[in-house]
Amino acid sequence: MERRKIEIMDTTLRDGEQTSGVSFSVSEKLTIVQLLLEKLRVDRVEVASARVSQGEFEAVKAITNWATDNGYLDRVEVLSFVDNGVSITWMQQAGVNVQNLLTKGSLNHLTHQLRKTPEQHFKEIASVIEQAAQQGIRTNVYLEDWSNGMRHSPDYVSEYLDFLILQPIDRIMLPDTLGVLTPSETFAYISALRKRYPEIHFDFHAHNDYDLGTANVLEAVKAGVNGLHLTVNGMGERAGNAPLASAVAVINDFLDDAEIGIQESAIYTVSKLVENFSGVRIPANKPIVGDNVFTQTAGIHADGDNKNNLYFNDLLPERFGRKRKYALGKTSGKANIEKNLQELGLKLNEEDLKKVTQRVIELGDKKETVTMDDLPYIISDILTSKAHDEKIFVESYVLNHAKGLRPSATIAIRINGQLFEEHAQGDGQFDAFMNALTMAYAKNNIQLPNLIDYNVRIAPGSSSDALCETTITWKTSERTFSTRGLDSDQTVSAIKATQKMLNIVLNANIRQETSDMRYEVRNTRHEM
Ligand SMILES: CC(C)C(=O)C(=O)O
Repeated sequence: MERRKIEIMDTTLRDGEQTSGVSFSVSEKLTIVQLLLEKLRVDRVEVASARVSQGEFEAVKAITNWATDNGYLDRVEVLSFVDNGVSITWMQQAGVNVQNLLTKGSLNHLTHQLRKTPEQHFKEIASVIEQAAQQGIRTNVYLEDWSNGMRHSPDYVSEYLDFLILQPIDRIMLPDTLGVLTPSETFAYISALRKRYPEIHFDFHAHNDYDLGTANVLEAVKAGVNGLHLTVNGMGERAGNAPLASAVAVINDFLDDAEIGIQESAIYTVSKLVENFSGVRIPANKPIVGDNVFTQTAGIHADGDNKNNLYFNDLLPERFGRKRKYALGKTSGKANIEKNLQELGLKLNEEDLKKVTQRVIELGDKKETVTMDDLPYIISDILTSKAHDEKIFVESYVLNHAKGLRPSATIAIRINGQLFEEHAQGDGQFDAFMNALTMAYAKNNIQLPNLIDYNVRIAPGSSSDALCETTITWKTSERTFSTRGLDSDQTVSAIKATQKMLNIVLNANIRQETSDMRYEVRNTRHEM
């Protein structure tokens, strides 16, 4: 089947920049344009509105200079206005070759905003198109509020289109300015225009107010539009525009007769770049580009992936430069853990795997997910805590940290079955905890080792809810050794490391006592 080429016009730098609070710098705009055209391979880019500001002028100039040197100038477009040629002068000075002329696509807007008759409006439009042509600037025409125009003033839309098709223009753009269309209306309105004007290039511009942007884009292509306006991450006025990533995926996966030239593998890089430059975070559940969308959380899904790919769908993360992840948390189960271990190149025996799974579930109960990067820490924590059985156990503690007061700790600790409760202050919560501990040990005539180093790490790239690994180095008169604790709370991880130390020291003392006893027995024997 022959495929229809659908042009993708990216308007992240024009409509996308109309996202509340967003303003791209000159160099950010240039970098985004370069990525859009060279890596993502969109067909055209709309980079600004004419006349907006001096900064905008400089950005457009930088872009047109680069585009001229690299053969992209005819693919760089600017939104312009019916303003007696002021926009045209601005664009000409900025080196722009293509204007997207904003006109009225509904009688309501024309009458109440411009307060003009259709005849007056059409006359001014014809004049702007002509002036532009004289300056070598080509024209696409936008019919603002077209969707409401189709609903409430279809005769005006027809009259206007009958006029427009006689003008020397390249494309007509049909916007759903307020994002009010349903998919079936989109299909019906565009099909009707397609039938009436079979030769005209129509673009469709969806807004996402009802979250129907992608669905409407799909219907618009089915109904025969030639091009789509999209934005990276769905940025744009109010609820934004149809997001480029989703639109590309639905066209590629659901329409056999349509073809687009977008490099899917560049989508994620461009999304992240725009996220960084705009400061607008991509929601974690945003299709294709959100952090969580290729992460299987339920163990049953990971298990199914191992069994004949039961949970397969066409949206493979690799298409978009991403990877499938298996979350670790209370619902993850053994299959998820095994998938992560495979990825890390680790293998555990059944018993250790069970322990790690149990620990992940416990941690998952405290914090939502544990990442793959946390896993080596958890494993080493579990494997090292096997080394000794715990005769000393910190049963409970209260740590206090309040502004203007010295930190304090109250602890209840079981030493060889006997419970000691102590309260102490310190320079920090952990220091207070250690002071209370020292008091309990003094009652048992045991000296604690000296703390000589204290190191806290979180897994690389984690956020503030990450697991903390605290490694403490201790020194006794005989030796230096380190213990490690792991928890989502930093002080708790230090306390866990300390409890391990207490048991190691106790075991060493027991071994020492046993060997002293043996020595005495041997000596006695000798004496005998
Ligand atoms: C500027 C116009 C074309 C617009 O973004 C819209 O109508 O949605």
